[in-house]
Amino acid sequence: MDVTLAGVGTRLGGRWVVDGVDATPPPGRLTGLLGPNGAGKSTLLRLVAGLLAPERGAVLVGDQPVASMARRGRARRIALLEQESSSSVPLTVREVVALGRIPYRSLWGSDAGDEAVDRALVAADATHLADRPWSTLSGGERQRVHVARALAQEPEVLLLDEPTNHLDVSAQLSLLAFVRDLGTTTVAALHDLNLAAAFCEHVVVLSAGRLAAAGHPREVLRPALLREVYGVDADVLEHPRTGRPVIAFHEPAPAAAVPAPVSAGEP
Ligand SMILES: Nc1ncnc2c1ncn2[C@@H]1O[C@H](COP(=O)(O)OP(=O)(O)OP(=O)(O)O)[C@@H](O)[C@H]1O
Repeated sequence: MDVTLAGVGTRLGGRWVVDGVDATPPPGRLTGLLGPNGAGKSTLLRLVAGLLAPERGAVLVGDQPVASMARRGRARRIALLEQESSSSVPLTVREVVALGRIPYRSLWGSDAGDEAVDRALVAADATHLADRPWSTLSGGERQRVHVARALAQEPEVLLLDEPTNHLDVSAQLSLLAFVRDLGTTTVAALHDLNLAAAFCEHVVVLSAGRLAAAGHPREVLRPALLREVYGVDADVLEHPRTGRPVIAFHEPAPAAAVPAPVSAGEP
C-alpha cells in the first residue's frame, strides 16, 4: 500500500516536534525510521496511524488522508505497535493477540478471526506462550506478543515503534527478517543503526523533528550524516556477505582538560 507523508507537522507542548516531513516509504517493504532520542519518531508514527491529527500537511494511505478515515476503517488498515504497555491486564496471551481482531468484529460477536490469531502467534514465535497470563511474561516475550497482536490485525500498513526492544539478538534478527518479508508496507522506528542497515530497504532519518535524509541505507548511513545527526564518529564498512553497510562506532575523544580554578586568595 502506498503511504505518503506530505509536509507533515505537529506541535506538542507548543513546540514543533514534527516539522514539515515529506516521505514515501516503499510499498510492501520495510522502512526504518531513525533519529536520536526526542527526534520525533514516535510522534511521526502516531501521525501516520491517525492517533494524532497533523496541524500541517497530510498523511495519505492510498489516496485517502488518514485524518479523514473513520476510526474502525482506519484500525483495519493501519496497525501501530507502541513502545510502552501495561503489565496488569488480566488476559491470556491469546486474548491479547485477539484484541487485534476488534476492528473486524461484528455487533454480534466473532469475526471468525481465530486463524488470523493463530497465524500471528506463529509468525511472532509466540505460540508456546498462548495460554500464559499476560502479566507473567518477560519484556521480550511481551514484545513478541505485541507484534503478534499487530499482525493479527492484518493491516495494509504496519507501524512498529522500537519492535526489537527487549529482544535477544536472535529474536531481533528473526523479527526483522519476518517483517521485511511480509510484503506489507512497514515503518519501524529503530535505534540500532546496524539492524536498520541490514534489514531496511529505505530509511528516513529525523533530526529535531525535521527530515535529515531519506533513501537506501547505503546512500544515507554515511559518516558525515552520523556525525551531523547523532554527533558520533563512525566508519562505515561493507558487510562481507550482504554488501550492506556495517557501522563501526568510535568512542568519543576525551574532553579537553579543564584548567584548575585559581583560588581567590592567590596572588
Ligand atoms: N505530550 C507531549 N507534550 C509535550 N512534548 C512532547 C509530548 N510528547 C512528546 N513530546 C516531545 O516531543 C519530542 C519528540 O518525542 P518523540 O517521542 O516523538 O521522540 P522519539 O524520536 O520517538 O524519541 P525516543 O527515541 O526517545 O523514543 C520530544 O522532545 C518529546 O519530549
